[in-house]
Amino acid sequence: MGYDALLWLSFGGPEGPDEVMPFLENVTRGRGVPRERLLEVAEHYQHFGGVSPINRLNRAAIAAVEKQLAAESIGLPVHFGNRNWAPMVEDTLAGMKEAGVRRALVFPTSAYGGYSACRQYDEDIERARTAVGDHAPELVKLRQFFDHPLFVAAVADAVRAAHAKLGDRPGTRTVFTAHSIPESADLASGPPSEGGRRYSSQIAEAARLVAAEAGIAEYDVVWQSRSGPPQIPWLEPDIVDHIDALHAQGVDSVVVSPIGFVADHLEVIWDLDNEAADRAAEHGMAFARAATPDADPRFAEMVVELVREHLSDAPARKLSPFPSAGCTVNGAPCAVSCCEPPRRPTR
Ligand SMILES: CC1=C(CCC(=O)O)c2cc3nc(cc4[nH]c(cc5[nH]c(cc1n2)c(C)c5CCC(=O)O)c(CCC(=O)O)c4C)C(CCC(=O)O)=C3C
Ligand SMILES: [Fe+2]
Repeated sequence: MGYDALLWLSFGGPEGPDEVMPFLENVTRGRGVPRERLLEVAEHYQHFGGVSPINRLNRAAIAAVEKQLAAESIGLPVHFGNRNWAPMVEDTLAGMKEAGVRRALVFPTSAYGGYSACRQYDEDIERARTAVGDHAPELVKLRQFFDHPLFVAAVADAVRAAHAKLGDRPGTRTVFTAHSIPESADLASGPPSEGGRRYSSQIAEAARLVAAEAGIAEYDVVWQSRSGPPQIPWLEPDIVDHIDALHAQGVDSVVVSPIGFVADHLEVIWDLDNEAADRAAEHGMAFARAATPDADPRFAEMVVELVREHLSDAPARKLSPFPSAGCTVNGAPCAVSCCEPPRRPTR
């Protein structure tokens, strides 16, 4: 049996000031994020009129993918659904069922493994199918793409472009960042047989591949946007602290590539373009932030190539020796106990 549609599954974000708190409550429901952190993050959104760019960017990326599908004569309609904000994936899936979709591929807007980056999208798939009930479309999630040559090429070109913006200044340090997660979540990422840390290992591997492609010998991998209470260890160092450390080492110029994200959503435009950029400016350091890959035509090409792996057994192109993961049916985990949901603090 073939496929009738492609479901673009993303995180969601508010599109007006009144949507910010309800959105944040959806994101953090039952997750033990302190109230003060929520209010602080709400303020970041209010700097942009309460509008995250994420939905607009997803719609633009979907338009590019629709064009690419048409160019390759693949007749799959694309549907858009989110975990945390309208269009909610439950509603999207109900509409897909109405439209007669029986089996769809799912593209999650995250390249990596781990609970937040992969398994939570499986939970979304499961929840949406349960909400839709009888005859819910079967959903087959596309694999993780952190080591896909088109992803790596797009990020590498963005890193090169950021260096060029600084006049290819010698001594510029390249710093890759990804969303921090609790140490415990990183240890639990991937199947237990692999010993965990799939998330941070894949980030490290993607950084290595991009640096190699961009001809960069010296680079760092750091983390951003942590939200947990301070007594719980998260992946470190934080990008802003790292800029202090680089300054202390005498580095006076830095390129930051948010390799952990596919789009310039709020954590990129606030945490990097404001907080990290401001700290670099305080130290008198030159700073450029590399673009995320979603607007690069190769990103849409990659999505369609991932689709073709299912439609026509196109070869799974990947640059790392890491096992290909994330491709499961109806929200099943990748493997037994892979990326178990974290145990949340009870309050
Ligand atoms: C690994 C990862 C990705 C990358 C994979 C992927 O892209 O899916 C990601 C993406 C995103 N995270 C986003 C927003 C938020 N994440 C939060 C909280 C958290 N993220 C976490 C991890 C990740 N997050 C974690 C471990 C938490 C703690 C709470 C919990 O365990 O769930 C919070 C709560 C407030 C705060 O504490 O910051 C917000 C508002 C947005 C949308 C931004 C916009 O609106 O433009 C996007 C794309
Ligand atoms: Fe997040």
